[in-house]
Amino acid sequence: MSLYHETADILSAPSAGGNLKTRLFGNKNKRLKSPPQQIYALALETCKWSSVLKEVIESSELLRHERKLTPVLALLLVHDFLLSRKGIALPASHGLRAAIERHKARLTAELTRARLRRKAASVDALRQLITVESLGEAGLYPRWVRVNTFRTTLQDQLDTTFRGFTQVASVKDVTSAGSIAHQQLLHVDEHVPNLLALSPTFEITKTHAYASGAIILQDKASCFPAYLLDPRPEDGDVIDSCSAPGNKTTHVAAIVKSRVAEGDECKQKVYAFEKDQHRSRTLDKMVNLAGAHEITRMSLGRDFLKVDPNAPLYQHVGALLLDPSCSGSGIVGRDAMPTIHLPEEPSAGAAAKKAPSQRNRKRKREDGTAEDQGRQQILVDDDGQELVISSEKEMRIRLEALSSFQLTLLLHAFTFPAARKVTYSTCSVHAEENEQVVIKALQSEVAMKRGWRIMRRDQQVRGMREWPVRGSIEASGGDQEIAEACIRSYKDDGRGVMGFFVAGFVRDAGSEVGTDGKEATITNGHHEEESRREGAYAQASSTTENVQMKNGLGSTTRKPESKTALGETCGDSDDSGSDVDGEEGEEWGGFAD
Ligand SMILES: C[S@@+](CC[C@H](N)C(=O)[O-])C[C@H]1O[C@@H](n2cnc3c(N)ncnc32)[C@H](O)[C@@H]1O
Repeated sequence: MSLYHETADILSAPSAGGNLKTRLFGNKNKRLKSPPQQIYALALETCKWSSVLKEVIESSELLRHERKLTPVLALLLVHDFLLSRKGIALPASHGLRAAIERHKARLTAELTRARLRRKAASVDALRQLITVESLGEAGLYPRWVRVNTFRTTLQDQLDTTFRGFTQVASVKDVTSAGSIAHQQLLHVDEHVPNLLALSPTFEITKTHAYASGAIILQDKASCFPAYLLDPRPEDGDVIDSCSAPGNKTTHVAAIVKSRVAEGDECKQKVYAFEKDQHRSRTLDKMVNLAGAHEITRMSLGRDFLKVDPNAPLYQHVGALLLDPSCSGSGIVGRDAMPTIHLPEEPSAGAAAKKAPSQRNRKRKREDGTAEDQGRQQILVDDDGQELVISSEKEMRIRLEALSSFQLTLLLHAFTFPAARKVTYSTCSVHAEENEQVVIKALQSEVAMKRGWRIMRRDQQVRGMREWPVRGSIEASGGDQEIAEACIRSYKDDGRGVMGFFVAGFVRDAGSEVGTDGKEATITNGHHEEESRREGAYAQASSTTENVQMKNGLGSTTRKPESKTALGETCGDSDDSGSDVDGEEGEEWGGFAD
């Protein structure tokens, strides 16, 4: 009994209760008797099917015959009765189960009618139609997949995992209405190497390539930072300062590795920091599954701000990637609260008996324009949980706090003595977290002293130079060069990507003075010191409290797992589709950022 009542409670929470994950996993105090995964799957699938189930319930007059059922409870039970392989998860003698099963003939007949009205030849065909319909906003976005060159090649994947796909000329073709229900389409991205846009309905989490880490779900925009950083052998070691879940860490490591001639040893290292212990576990799993552990040194649970830039271990770090926590305002709503279509109650008299809040709720969810929602803005935290902001003032305070933290991180990155390149990115659309952080960083004392400049558009890698959406001139204080240098994307402009921002910073060798007064340099021979640095690394590890350092090279017994828990999101909210993939603790999913 708890499963259906608990799921009904979750679905009936007020609109400010956040998305399904927040409602279910966010409230740690709430004691649930049923497994949260089961509630999540039932709620999601029922919402997905609710437009059909509403018709079935109304036409069969179930609520008129069974007065004890509420509209939500009826949806959940009828869903399991008609569509779940195991049927209703209650004993045969249970009252709720009996209340549905005594209408078996009528319910089944009404499902057939609903299917025929949609011109679906079978329940499977209906299922496909429903999947497309339920994607909502997410249907406008392809499934972005990065081919992980640690494990495979683009051509290999085109020849195997995507053999049955039809290649199309643009992202718009991939998501165009009508085609997505019937065919699997694919577009090879023209800006970022090894990136594919796939039909939004494709169940990528069921592929072997996904389970084995050969392909990674990652939004196109989330691939910009590592690609823009463009780490080359002469850049020395690389730092990813804010790493979990690890999409950009594994991407930057793949680029580093791709520049090593076959048979040669990769001498560069990628140092990955992640402050949060829980998210560190995800990072660890993702790095291993992606096969990036050989060149990635993870500092799990370690605050990047506490890293000493002058430590011998980091003296050859020439490139840093900074992708700090942000407001998440650019994230595409795959994770939004799904729409639920509630059946009408049988008569006005009966409806009046029900709590008015339930009727209001229906109106709110179906048109999505509830008055209170109009005033609220939702921010998404690093764990994909929603934070409801209800006033302009609250929003301003939140953005100020975020941008000050982001600037602090960026200025810390500027202090690494051998650093020549830094990328700064957010999945936010707010200028406060983007161009304004860039401007403040360029005007900072450390930038002036060390000669940091913006990486101009004409200095960027081809795909980023050619990407047409650039920063705001107004937010860049009227400086056209800075605005041009900044790379943006907007989630609703038809390009099929999330809202994102990235800017690069560069400086020349010889333009900086180290804190010790000496100039730091990177030479191609710097890795001769490798063993000395490994010693320093181990020492740093053992002296740092509450810090767990991992050296993938030493983990000879570690094998990629076919499935790892990756419930966290970080901008890449891509993998939380309505097919219950990517749900908490289920699968590894490169939350496309
Ligand atoms: C936007 S997410 C990073 C997403 C990641 N780059 C990816 O693409 O998969 C920000 C991450 O930074 C971590 N973080 C925040 N402050 C940090 C700090 N001072 N040091 C290290 N990690 C930090 C957060 O815990 C969070 O996991």
